[in-house]
Amino acid sequence: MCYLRSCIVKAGGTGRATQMGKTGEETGADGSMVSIADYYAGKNVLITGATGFMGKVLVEKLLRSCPEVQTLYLLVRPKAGQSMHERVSDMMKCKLFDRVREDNPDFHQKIVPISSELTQPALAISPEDVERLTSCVNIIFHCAATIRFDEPLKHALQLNVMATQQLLNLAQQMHHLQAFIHISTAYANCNRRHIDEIIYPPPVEPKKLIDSLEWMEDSIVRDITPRLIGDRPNTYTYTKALAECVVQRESSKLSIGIIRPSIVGASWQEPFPGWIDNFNGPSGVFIAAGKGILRTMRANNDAVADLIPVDVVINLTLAAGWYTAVHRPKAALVYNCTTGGINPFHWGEIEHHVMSSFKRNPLEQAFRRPNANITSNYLMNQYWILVSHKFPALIYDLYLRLSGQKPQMMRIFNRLHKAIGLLEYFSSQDWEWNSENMNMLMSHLSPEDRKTFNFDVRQLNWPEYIENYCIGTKKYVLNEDMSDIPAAKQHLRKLRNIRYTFNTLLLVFIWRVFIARSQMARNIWYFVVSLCFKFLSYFRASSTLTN
Ligand SMILES: CCCCC/C=C\C/C=C\CCCCCCCC(=O)SCCNC(=O)CCNC(=O)[C@H](O)C(C)(C)COP(=O)(O)OP(=O)(O)OC[C@H]1O[C@@H](n2cnc3c(N)ncnc32)[C@H](O)[C@@H]1OP(=O)(O)O
Ligand SMILES: NC(=O)C1=CN([C@@H]2O[C@H](COP(=O)(O)OP(=O)(O)OC[C@H]3O[C@@H](n4cnc5c(N)ncnc54)[C@H](OP(=O)(O)O)[C@@H]3O)[C@@H](O)[C@H]2O)C=CC1
Repeated sequence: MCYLRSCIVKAGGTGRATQMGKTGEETGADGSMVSIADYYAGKNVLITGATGFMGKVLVEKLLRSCPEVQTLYLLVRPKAGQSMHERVSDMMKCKLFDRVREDNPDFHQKIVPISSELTQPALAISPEDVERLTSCVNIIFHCAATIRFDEPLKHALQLNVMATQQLLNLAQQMHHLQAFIHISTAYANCNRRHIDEIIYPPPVEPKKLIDSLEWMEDSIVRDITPRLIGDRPNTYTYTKALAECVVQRESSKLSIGIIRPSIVGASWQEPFPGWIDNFNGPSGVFIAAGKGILRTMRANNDAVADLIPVDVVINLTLAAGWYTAVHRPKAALVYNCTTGGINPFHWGEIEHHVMSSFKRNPLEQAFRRPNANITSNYLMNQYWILVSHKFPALIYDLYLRLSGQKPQMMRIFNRLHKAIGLLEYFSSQDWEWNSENMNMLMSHLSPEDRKTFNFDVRQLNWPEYIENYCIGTKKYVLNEDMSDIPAAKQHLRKLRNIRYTFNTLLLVFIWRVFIARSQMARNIWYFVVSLCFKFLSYFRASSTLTN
């Protein structure tokens, strides 16, 4: 088998003119530090979560910018009636891989899917696959996780903590492992305002929690979850904090790097601007606003919107993998991967740019003209939910019922309210992250690597990024065609006319009701009308005189 052969030939080596330095540093033949691409040349890389948003971008970037990488082993499970092979083959057909495909049409030969269900004992990897992996893997990127905010605690614990522990156990059996890179989140410690690049004491001893939840009924776990997560907003951030602690405990045995991205958004530059494939985080909010469904949301205009483009996170991740393997730091290094402290942008500015971008590049079949506003005032938000969400939904559902269709708008709004209710915690306050390790890493890169693996967010132009992000949601999440923009604009004009007509009719109706009931209203009405006539006749007289 070609992978087995490649494992034997390349295990532990780089396949290039590199050698291990005295301190474990990999150096070129001339003694200089190897570049990132040279480091990955000939390496066998294990990736979890490769079918996810960030995993895909990681696989793509490795194949494109480190073309001599040996093999990428992807731990994948079958899902939704598709085998793991079908899933990986579908993934490689996606537009994200167009540039790699152009450079190397045979790139799929470097990808080896390994069947694995991370919530199962020993990750459900077959003994043969364990043998294969332990004999040749050089570096691990652990991206898999459940990122749902409403995940039941037991499942979040199983996947985010226990699977991480099992992967670390597997890593320790690997004969040629040089680095273990764990993807965490900048919000793992969101119960703090200032977050350093350290691992904070866990909210609870992970093993004790795992042992005690094991025998508990799901309903009991559900009842005690709020008490357990304490001042964290959800099971996701709670279990990611526990996972960091589990990872740190292995740092005497493995060389470890922990990446903490904030809110990961569409790509900034690579492989092309605006690539995004899901509704997570702000993407779903942008789409709902672009479709004219979302009109109001609780967020603080002046709070920093700590968005970070996915390609920046992946470039930093690959650079951290290189640094960890080459320098073998004694303790796990944490990289807060954020923008707020370096190039801040605020939710109020995001709102403005998202709205104007969707006006220039409207989404198809919008429900209403895009016009969303954010407010930090709870009552104001509730008022707008009633007036701009629930009332129009009621009217539209009534229209659907009358025309013999199934009402659906109220159901959509209920789901939207659940989703934004879970996100508001993150958009209503701001945090301060220390990003010294990100700067330190940048200073270690050669000028060439700084360009190829760019994670310098000082260069990020936010308005341009948000424009590409919104276009990305249209093209890659909703699969809409840019050539349909004139029709979408026409649809918005139609919606505007409907709104004007509706507002005028409503005004006339209210006024008629009012006039019929009040002498004072009638007097005001006659006064206003006579004033208008006087103004008109004055205007006509003065224009006749001038001519
Ligand atoms: C224009 C004004 C803009 C101003 C911007 C203001 C604020 C920005 C908003 C948010 C910023 C905060 C982001 C915080 C991120 C924190 C950083 C992290 O650590 S990242 C991890 C991020 N994780 C998530 O984002 C996951 C959140 N999602 C969930 O937990 C769940 O999906 C859910 C929201 C609870 C919904 O669960 P449910 O079971 O009801 O549904 P499904 O997940 O099965 O999805 C059903 C359906 O809906 C689509 N979907 C999912 N999420 C959204 C969404 N946010 N908006 C719209 N639609 C969404 C999903 O794709 C499914 O579609 P389909 O049925 O077609 O497959
Ligand atoms: N997205 C974001 O904004 C942020 C993400 N992060 C972190 O980045 C990492 C990647 O996130 P992202 O790519 O957005 O997440 P996705 O939800 O897009 O991807 C999750 C990945 O994990 C895999 N996975 C989930 N459950 C299992 C399982 N039981 N067995 C095997 N594989 C499984 C999924 O596989 P499958 O396709 O089979 O479901 C998928 O490949 C996570 O660790 C997350 O915590 C951190 C900060 C922000």
